[in-house]
Amino acid sequence: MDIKILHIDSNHSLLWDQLNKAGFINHSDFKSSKEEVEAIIEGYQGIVIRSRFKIDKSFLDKATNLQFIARVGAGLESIDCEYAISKNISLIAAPEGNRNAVAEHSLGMILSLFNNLNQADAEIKSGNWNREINRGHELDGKTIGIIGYGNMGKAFAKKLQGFDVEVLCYDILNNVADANAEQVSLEELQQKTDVLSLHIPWTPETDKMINSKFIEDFKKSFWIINTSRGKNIVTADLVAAMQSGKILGAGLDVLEYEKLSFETLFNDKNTPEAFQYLMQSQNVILTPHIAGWTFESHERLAQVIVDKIKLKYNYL
Ligand SMILES: O=C(O)[C@H](O)COP(=O)(O)O
Repeated sequence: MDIKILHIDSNHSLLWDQLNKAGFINHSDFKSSKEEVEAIIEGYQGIVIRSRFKIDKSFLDKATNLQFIARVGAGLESIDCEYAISKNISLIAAPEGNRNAVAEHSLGMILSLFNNLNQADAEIKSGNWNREINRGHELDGKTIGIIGYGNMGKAFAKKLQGFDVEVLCYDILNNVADANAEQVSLEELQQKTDVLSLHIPWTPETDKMINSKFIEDFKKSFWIINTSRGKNIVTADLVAAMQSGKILGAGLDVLEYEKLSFETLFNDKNTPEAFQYLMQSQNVILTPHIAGWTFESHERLAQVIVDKIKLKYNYL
């Protein structure tokens, strides 16, 4: 039987080329609305997505012949996974494709924050030679707390091995630790951590996880890196903790407000105060959800998806 696959987001060309070569029939539709795609999805056995729209119950009810959803990335929050599984639709994701990129970006954010790289660079370029206010910190001797020890957390811990740091991890699953981190309770992680890095998905359990109560439970002041999902942090609580000195700096690749348009964010009346604070703070680095978005991961994500689809159909 022919396997027809609909691609609704653009990806590295090898994905399309290799699936074609393997005999799958590929169609692309990057522009149609969710409703328009719903009207044609019955004709497909597979759909390849990034995160353009939600694959929810209404969509899945119309996808009567769907056998798999392939997510070119790690986060599955745009898919009603439980419902898809109840309909025997396989979920294929590719965290192996961008975990290295996320790990390197997380490390880059820490080193940049610790050494004031962004600020010092901007100062010099505007004619200011300031040494004392740009005195940095060293990673040596610090304790890094990783929350979420899956693909991303593990890749990040691996990158840290060349530094003289203690690496702790906390994960809701037991026995996930490898040689690169010690698995501890959340309490122990909060007792010891100097730099917290989040590598958790966004789920009802992790939503707003980093709030004022959670931050208060840390024993020392700490830095925070978030390359996971913006809504895992209550930004106003993060900002309050920065103002009180409990949080020393933040590297944020994802924002709670990410789904707002930039026009909304920069409109004086609508700009959340916490966002304004982040925008003006020297000890905050912001990037536009690019941690997993490298040239290399673009290609690797596509390859992982091709391999997994071929494996599903025993096409080795
Ligand atoms: O979940 C991921 O893999 C990354 O956050 C990238 O997500 P995106 O495909 O929605 O950009």
